[in-house]
Amino acid sequence: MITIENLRKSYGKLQVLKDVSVSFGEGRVVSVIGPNGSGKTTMGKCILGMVLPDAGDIKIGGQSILRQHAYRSQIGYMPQIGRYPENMKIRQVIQMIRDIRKDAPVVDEELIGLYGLKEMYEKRMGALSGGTKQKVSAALAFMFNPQILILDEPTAGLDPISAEILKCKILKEKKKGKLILITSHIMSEVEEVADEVICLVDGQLKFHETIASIKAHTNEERLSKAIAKIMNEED
Ligand SMILES: Nc1ncnc2c1ncn2[C@@H]1O[C@H](COP(=O)(O)OP(=O)(O)OP(=O)(O)O)[C@@H](O)[C@H]1O
Repeated sequence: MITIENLRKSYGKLQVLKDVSVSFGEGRVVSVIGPNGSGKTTMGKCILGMVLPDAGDIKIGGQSILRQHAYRSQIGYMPQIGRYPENMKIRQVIQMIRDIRKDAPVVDEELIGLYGLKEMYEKRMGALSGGTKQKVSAALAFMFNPQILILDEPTAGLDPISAEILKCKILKEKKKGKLILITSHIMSEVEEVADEVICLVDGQLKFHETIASIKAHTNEERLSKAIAKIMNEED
C-alpha cells in the first residue's frame, strides 16, 4: 500500500533520513519506533506531504505521491501535538474540518461519541486540557474513514480509559483493511496493537519485522526486552 524508496531528508546540515526504504501493506498496524530525533515524525510528514524529501520516492498504491495533493484525502493524521486556533470552540473546529471535507462519503463520529466531545462542544480549544485536545485530534483523524492513518504518539496524554478506547478503534479500523502507522515509545502498547515494528536509528532503518519474529529470534517473551536486546546486540 505504501512503498518508500531511498528516502533522504536533511534540515540544513542535519541528515534526518538517510536512504530509508521500507514498505507497508494494507490491513496492518505498523509501529514506528526509535530513539528521540531518529526521524520517525519526519518520515510520517514526508508521507503526508508536509515535508518534501530531498531524494527518493514514496508510492501509495503504486503511484508516486511527490508533489501530488489528492491522495491526502485518503490519510488521517493525528499529530504529536495538535495545534488549533485557541478561540475556536470544539464544535467550530469539527464543523470547519467537515466543511473542508464536504466531499467525504462517510463521516465517522464514533470517537466523538465515545469521548463525550459533544458535551464539551462549547469549550474553546485554548481552554482544553492536553488530553482533551488529543481526543479532538483522534476524532478528526478517524472522521473521514481514511484508508491510511498516521498516528504520532497517539495515546500520550490520554488517561488509561481513553487510551483503551483509541486502541480498540485502531484494531477495529485495521480489520476493515486499513493501514495504520503508529509512532510510539510505549512498548507494551506497541505489543497490544501492532503487527509489525519498524525501527529507525539515526535516520536509518535498523529493522522491519513482525512482533512474533522479533520475539522468536531474540528468545524474549516481552517486546521491550526483545527490542533492548536487539539494540544492545548490534551496538
Ligand atoms: N522543521 C525542522 N527544522 C529543523 N530540524 C528539524 C525540523 N523537524 C525536525 N527536525 C530535527 O530532525 C530530527 C528528527 O526529528 P523527528 O521529529 O523526525 O524525530 P522523532 O524520531 O520523531 O523524535 P521523537 O521521538 O522525539 O518524537 C531532530 O533532530 C529534529 O530536531
